[in-house]
Amino acid sequence: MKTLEMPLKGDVTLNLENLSVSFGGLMALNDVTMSLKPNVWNGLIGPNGAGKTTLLNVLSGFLVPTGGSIHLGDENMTGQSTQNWVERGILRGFQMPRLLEGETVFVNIMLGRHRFLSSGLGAQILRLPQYMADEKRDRDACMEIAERLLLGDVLEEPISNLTFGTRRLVEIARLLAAEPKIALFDEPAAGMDPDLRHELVSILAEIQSAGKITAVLVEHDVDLVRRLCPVSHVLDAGRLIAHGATDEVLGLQQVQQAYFGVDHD
Ligand SMILES: Nc1ncnc2c1ncn2[C@@H]1O[C@H](COP(=O)(O)OP(=O)(O)OP(=O)(O)O)[C@@H](O)[C@H]1O
Repeated sequence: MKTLEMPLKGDVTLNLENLSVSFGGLMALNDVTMSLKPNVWNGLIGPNGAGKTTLLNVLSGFLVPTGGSIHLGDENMTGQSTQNWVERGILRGFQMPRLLEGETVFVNIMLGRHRFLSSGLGAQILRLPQYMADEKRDRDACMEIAERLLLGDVLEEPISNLTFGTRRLVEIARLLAAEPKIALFDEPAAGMDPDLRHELVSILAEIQSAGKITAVLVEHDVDLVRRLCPVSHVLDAGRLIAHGATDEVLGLQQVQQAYFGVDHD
C-alpha cells in the first residue's frame, strides 16, 4: 500500500510556561511548563480528570488559559483564536468526531484543505483557472489520504450512515488533509473495533516514523503510547508530575501511583 506523504515539516517548538486553567475553584491545569519539540510525538497521559483534554483545548484556542503563556517559536499564541491556531497548522481531533452529518465523507475530508485555498470567492464562483488548480490539488491530496485511511469505498456516503469507528477515521483524514505541523489527537482509536483500531495504529505509526509532524497523543492505552511516542508528559490533578522518555516515565513510582494506583511502598 502507498505510504502517506506529509509534505509540511513540524519545524517549530511549542513552549508552554506556567500554564493554568481554572474553572471556578478547580485548577484543571496548574502551573504546567512543557516544551513540544519539532517532529516529536508526545504522549499526554494521566488519570481521568487530570487535565489532558483541557490542555488540548488550550493548544487549539478552544480555551483561554487563566495564567501563563504559550509560544510557537517566537510568536505568542496565548489566548489566540481557533482560526489562528488552525492557520499555523496546529490542528486537533476530538473524542467525539465533529463532522458535517449531512455531507459526504469526501466533502468532510476536503474541509481540511480549506486553509490552503488561495483563490477568493469570486474565483470559485467563476471557476477561474487558479481556483480549478487549487481544487485539483486538494482533491488529489484528499483522495490519497482517503485511500490510505480505508475510506475509498465510502467517499460518497453521508456521515450519518457511518459507524462510530469510520467517523473517527474521517475526522483523522480531515486532520491529515490539513497537513498539520502539530497534530493533537484525543484518544484517536477509542471506540473502534479491534480490526479498525489495528489499521489506524499502523497508519499513525507510519506517519510517526516519517518524522514530519509534531504530535500530542492523549491516550489511556499505555502500550499505544509506548509504540507511538518516544516522549511522554504525565498530568495528575492538573499538575505535570513527570516528563521524559516514555519508558522511563512510565516506570516512575509517582506515575505508577497516580496512573495505575500501584504503590510500591
Ligand atoms: N468546562 C468545564 N467546566 C468545569 N469543569 C471542567 C470543564 N472542563 C473540564 N473540567 C474539569 O477539569 C478537570 C480536568 O478535566 P479534563 O477533561 O481536562 O480531564 P482529562 O484528563 O481529559 O480526563 P479524561 O481522561 O476523563 O478525559 C476535571 O475535573 C473536569 O471535571
